[in-house]
Amino acid sequence: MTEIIDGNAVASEIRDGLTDAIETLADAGTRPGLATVLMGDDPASQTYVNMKQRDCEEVGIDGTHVEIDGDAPASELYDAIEDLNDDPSVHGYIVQEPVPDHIDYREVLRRIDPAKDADAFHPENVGRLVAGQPRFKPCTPHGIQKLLEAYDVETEGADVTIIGRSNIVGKPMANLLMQKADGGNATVTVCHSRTEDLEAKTRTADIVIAASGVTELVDASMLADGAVVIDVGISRVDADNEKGYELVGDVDFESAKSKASAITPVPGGVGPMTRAMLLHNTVNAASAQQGIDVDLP
Ligand SMILES: NC(=O)C1=CN([C@@H]2O[C@H](COP(=O)(O)OP(=O)(O)OC[C@H]3O[C@@H](n4cnc5c(N)ncnc54)[C@H](OP(=O)(O)O)[C@@H]3O)[C@@H](O)[C@H]2O)C=CC1
Ligand SMILES: Nc1nc(=O)c2c([nH]1)NC[C@@H]1CN(c3ccc(C(=O)N[C@@H](CCC(=O)O)C(=O)O)cc3)C=[N+]21
Repeated sequence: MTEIIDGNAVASEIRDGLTDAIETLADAGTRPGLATVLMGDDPASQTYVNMKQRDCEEVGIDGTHVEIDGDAPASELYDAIEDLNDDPSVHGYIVQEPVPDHIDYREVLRRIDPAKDADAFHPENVGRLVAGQPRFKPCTPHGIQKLLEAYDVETEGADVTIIGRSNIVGKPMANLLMQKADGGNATVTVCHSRTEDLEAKTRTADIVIAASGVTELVDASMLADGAVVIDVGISRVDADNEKGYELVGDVDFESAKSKASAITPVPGGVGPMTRAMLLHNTVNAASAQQGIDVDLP
């Protein structure tokens, strides 16, 4: 039997685990605050940001949202970042990707106060992660670690193939899995668009993590029997339904399911975990900034 990994359920457990910590902070006079910054009007980003704000409400985090016109100069975004850095009621925030073409995202990240960097994308936090001393873990890879743990998938000694080397998913995922730490100790192969023989790299893997943005790139023919398959990809594909689109992952689910021992669906797999770990980082940031110890899930 192939196990369907339920990201909504594990994310809900994480949110439950956070409410205790949030209460402890509230008792000490601090309500954790998360801000989302969105520049431009990318429809998928709008959806994610709305969902993140709803999550905040559910667990008792103070959510605020900053919207900046897509045509505004970079200075407007920089000013908003400075305000958030200076605002003691905001403990964590993120600047949603993608930003408009005239904005240099790397410069944006450098301006974020590393102590409030809920995505863990600031160079200082990236460096700390690589050095094995993370302050925050990036949300998507951290969420995947939690999913593997929840389903008793052993990473120690496992051969893991990651498809994708982006700064937000592939690279930090590789780093977490190779660390000499719980949830790590794996042997990691990172593939990308120049990889010569992708199938040869996936077919020998105990765990395949697909984060390419190429719809249904991975099918059963590329998998070992009993592989664990984690589908990070989320693409909107035109569809004849109410929304006008459906979400499609990087994995051909029905095909891969025939070989996999466990597999994440899209939606309902990695996506909800990304959002849960953003709340986690926000509570962690609030706790550090206020000097109040809390137990985190
Ligand atoms: N579920 C969630 O929470 C999240 C989902 N996502 C989704 O995950 C996907 C990836 O996102 P992101 O990392 O930001 O994307 P990027 O576009 O930044 O990176 C994609 C990576 O995949 C590689 N790639 C592209 N095509 C192929 C191919 N045919 N074979 C092998 N490798 C390939 C690229 O290689 P190269 O470097 O050579 O260009 C690149 O490294 C997207 O669908 C995105 O929407 C993203 C973040 C969170
Ligand atoms: N600075 C920054 N940080 C990010 O973490 C970040 C980003 N930019 N840009 C875009 C990607 C993508 N991402 C997702 C988050 C949640 C879902 C999610 O909740 N998905 C649900 C459904 C979503 C829906 O219904 O549309 C699911 O898969 O079940 C998906 C994708 C975060 N990202």
